[in-house]
Amino acid sequence: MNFSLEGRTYVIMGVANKRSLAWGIAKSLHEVGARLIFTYANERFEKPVKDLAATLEGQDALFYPCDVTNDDAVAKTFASIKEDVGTIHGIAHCIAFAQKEDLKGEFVDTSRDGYLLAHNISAYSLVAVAREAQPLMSEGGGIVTLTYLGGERVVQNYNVMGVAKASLDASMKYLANDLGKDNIRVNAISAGPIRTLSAKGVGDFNSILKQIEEKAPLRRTVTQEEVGSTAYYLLSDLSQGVTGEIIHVDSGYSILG
Ligand SMILES: CCCCCCc1ccc(Oc2ccc(Oc3cccc(O)n3)cc2)c(O)c1
Repeated sequence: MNFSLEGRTYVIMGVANKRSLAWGIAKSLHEVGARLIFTYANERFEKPVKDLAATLEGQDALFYPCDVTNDDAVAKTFASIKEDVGTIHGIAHCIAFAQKEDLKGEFVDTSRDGYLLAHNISAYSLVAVAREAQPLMSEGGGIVTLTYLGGERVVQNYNVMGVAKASLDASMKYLANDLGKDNIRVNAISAGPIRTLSAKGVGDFNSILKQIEEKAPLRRTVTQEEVGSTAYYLLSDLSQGVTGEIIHVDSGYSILG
C-alpha cells in the first residue's frame, strides 16, 4: 500500500490566505510528495496564492484562474490543466459563498437571488468541476469538498449556507454514484469552526467557538492541519473503499444532541 502521493497531481481550489482550509490541505498533500495545481476565483487572489505556494520547498506548482459561476470558465480551466499536465489524481473543492445579510437574522427572509447565489457557488460548482475534471482522472482519483454541520441540522445564523451545504452533501453522494465506475471517489470533510476569512462572514462566530471548547468531546476546536491530514487520507490509497462519505473533523461535536 503506497501512502506517498509522489508522482500524483492534485488541484486545490479556494486558497484565499494562510488560514484557508484549502491551504491546510495543500500543505498536507505537499508534505507527502504531491504536485499541486492551484485555482483562484479572480486576480485578487492570484498573488496571495502564488506567494503561499512559493513557501512549499521543491514544489513546482501551477496556477489557473477559475470563476466557478461560469461553465465556460470551468471548462477552459480544466482544458488548460489537461494541456499542461494531462492527468490529475484529485481535487480539493474548498469553495463557498453566501451574501453576508443571508448569514444572520431569519432564514425566512432569504432573497431568491441570495438563495440561488449561495447554491450556485457553494453547491453547483462541485458538479461543474467534477464534470470537467472527470476526463482528466483517467487513472482514477479523489474529490474532496468541505461541508459543515449546519447542512445536517439547524445552526443559528448559518441559514442559507446550511441549505446550500445540504445540497452540496447530496450532490457529493450523487457524484460518488456516477463517478465510482471510473474509480473516482467523492467525499466531504465536515470541519468544525476554524477562524478563517470565510468564517468572518458568519454571525456570532465567537460564541460557537466557545461552545465547542466547553462541550465538544475533545474540549477544543480543530486545526487547519487536522483538516489537511483527513483530506490526505481521503485523497490517498488509504481510503480506497470510501466514497460518498462525510467525515466529521470537529472534535466530536456533531455526535451531541
Ligand atoms: C453560525 C455557524 C458558525 C460556524 C460556521 C463554520 C463555518 C465557517 C466558514 C464557512 O465557510 C463559509 C464560506 C463562505 C461564506 O460566505 C461569506 C463569507 C464571508 C463574507 C461573505 O459575505 N460571505 C460563509 C461561510 C462555513 O461554511 C462554515
